[in-house]
Amino acid sequence: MNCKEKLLEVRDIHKVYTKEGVPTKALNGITFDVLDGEFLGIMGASGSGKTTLLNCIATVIKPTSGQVLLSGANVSSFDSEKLAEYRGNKIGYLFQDFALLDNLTGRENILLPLSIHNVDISAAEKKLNDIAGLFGITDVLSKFPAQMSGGQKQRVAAARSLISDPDIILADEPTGALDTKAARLLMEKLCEINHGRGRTILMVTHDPNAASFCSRILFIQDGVIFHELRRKIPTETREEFYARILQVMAQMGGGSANVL
Ligand SMILES: Nc1ncnc2c1ncn2[C@@H]1O[C@H](COP(=O)(O)OP(=O)(O)OP(=O)(O)O)[C@@H](O)[C@H]1O
Repeated sequence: MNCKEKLLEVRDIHKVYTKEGVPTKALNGITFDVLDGEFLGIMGASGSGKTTLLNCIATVIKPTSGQVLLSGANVSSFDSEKLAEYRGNKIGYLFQDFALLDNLTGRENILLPLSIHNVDISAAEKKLNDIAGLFGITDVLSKFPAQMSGGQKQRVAAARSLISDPDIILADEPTGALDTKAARLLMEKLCEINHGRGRTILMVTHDPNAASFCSRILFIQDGVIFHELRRKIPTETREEFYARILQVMAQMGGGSANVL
């Protein structure tokens, strides 16, 4: 991995949800940077604010205060054209539930972001074949999601998140619906696109196995950053990093050890 400069800057983000007049503080002043080429994990117990944070970055919701900057540009100042460019081309999403369209094949699902943006599909075919090879999904490109395993669906979704060459991939619990073997395969592939291809990934997870593939992890508790862990590359093995993740989770009072 060759980390260079700040790609994403999250500056003092606060988010208060108000429902029927009752305020809930979801984020209470979160500040961090994601460096270009980094694989950053965000961990925390249920309700700690992880999805809220990712949604603020993705501009799905507006923070109550604070800023998100991509390559120095404040996303809250974007006009509708720039916002569409940001959402469509600058960030790629990977969701827990795959979010594939059932009536489209794997190939059509992957190419969908390009179709929406009127990109010449024939020029994208080469890229699609390359990404499909990397994710081991060449065989399922002509299948519909109902004909795929959970792991295959998620790797198709991962390929879709990459097809527009986004600056950063935002992954929300990408292994949450997968069994141990499929989760591991997905994480190995994400690691490969991070290490081998310099892709920047920001991943929310509560799974210490998935998190052990990251180069750095921020732990959130009650809407603030509670702790940071950095994997000592190249000396620290993933198993050793996993053990340190479990220690922090134990300090935070949550999480049971899963099988590596
Ligand atoms: N739309 C909403 N309206 C009101 N409160 C909300 C809303 N969305 C989230 N919250 C509250 O904000 C807090 C943070 O929620 P969030 O979903 O960001 O946590 P999380 O860490 O992603 O949890 P999980 O791991 O369970 O997905 C929680 O107390 C939650 O109940």
